[in-house]
Amino acid sequence: MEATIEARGLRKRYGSTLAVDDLSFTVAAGQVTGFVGPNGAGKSTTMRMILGLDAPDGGTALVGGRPYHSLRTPLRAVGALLDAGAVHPGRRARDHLLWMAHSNGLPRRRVDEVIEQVGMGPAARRRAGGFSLGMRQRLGIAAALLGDPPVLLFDEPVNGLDPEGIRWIRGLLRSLAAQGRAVLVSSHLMGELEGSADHLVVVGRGRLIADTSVAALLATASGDRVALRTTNRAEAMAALANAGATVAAIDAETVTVSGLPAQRVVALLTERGLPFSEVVAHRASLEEAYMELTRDAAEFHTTVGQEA
Ligand SMILES: Nc1ncnc2c1ncn2[C@@H]1O[C@H](COP(=O)(O)OP(=O)(O)OP(=O)(O)O)[C@@H](O)[C@H]1O
Repeated sequence: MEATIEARGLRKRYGSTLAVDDLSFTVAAGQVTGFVGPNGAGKSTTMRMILGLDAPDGGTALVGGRPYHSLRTPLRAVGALLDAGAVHPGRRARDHLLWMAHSNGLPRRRVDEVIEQVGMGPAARRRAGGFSLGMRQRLGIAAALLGDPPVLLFDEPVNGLDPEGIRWIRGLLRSLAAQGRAVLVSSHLMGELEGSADHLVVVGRGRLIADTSVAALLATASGDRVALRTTNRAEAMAALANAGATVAAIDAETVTVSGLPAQRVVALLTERGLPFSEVVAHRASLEEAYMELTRDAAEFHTTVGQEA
């Protein structure tokens, strides 16, 4: 089976709320795709439609080219972590996994393999009711991995976890993608995806805001902005402005330059014999890039909020 998820024109309405509005995107194999948007943007609803838990009012969602309901052994096609609290509290973790494996025709040995893979250890023999959030999360992930599926969905997997748990999940996501799987992971905080996502699908109010590689988004947000330190600020600013750059003085010796790459700034200053001690290309963080991307939407929300 292909390791892909395809959403085409998905739409879902709950009463007067249009939770998902004409949403199309593809999740490719071998990548971690971050699914980002503020609370209520429609991420969970979209994931539920991909997993056949909610019927779309319009559009289609395909896993490996097929609708979820047509998959004969769903756990072998797609694994998901949606709600980590969903296991019966009286049930032992390992028994829960054994039951899942049995009902999907999976060998018992997979249960011990995934218990090992998620590092549950002896806790697997305890009842799920006494589990910490981190352990519940590991159990949910073990269940998602049980059928060794090529497609994986994780809804807010790091929510509420401690730094060690967050680091573990990031490493796991990277290794699942490195094995060629398609991995979709949602978050309402862009910063959580820094260092783990290759691609981003950004949503707001149920609609697609951006579908971009992380590298392209960072390159756009970083722009050609360069910070320059020079002891001859006035002449440096004049020379760079003449070359078409937009320049702004920050302090007596620091200038920001937009519209020229760092190499051009260095070449120009060198040609004119102007002194400089530092030329640094600005690199935006994922959080900055996200703020820039969603600024218009945020302004709109603020205006609406003030009117209300
Ligand atoms: N079962 C439901 N009944 C009514 N409204 C719903 C239902 N599920 C979701 N909604 C509404 O649909 C919108 C999208 O919700 P959804 O949970 O998909 O967003 P989300 O992006 O996953 O948010 P969060 O980050 O808070 O989980 C919200 O306005 C939510 O209140």
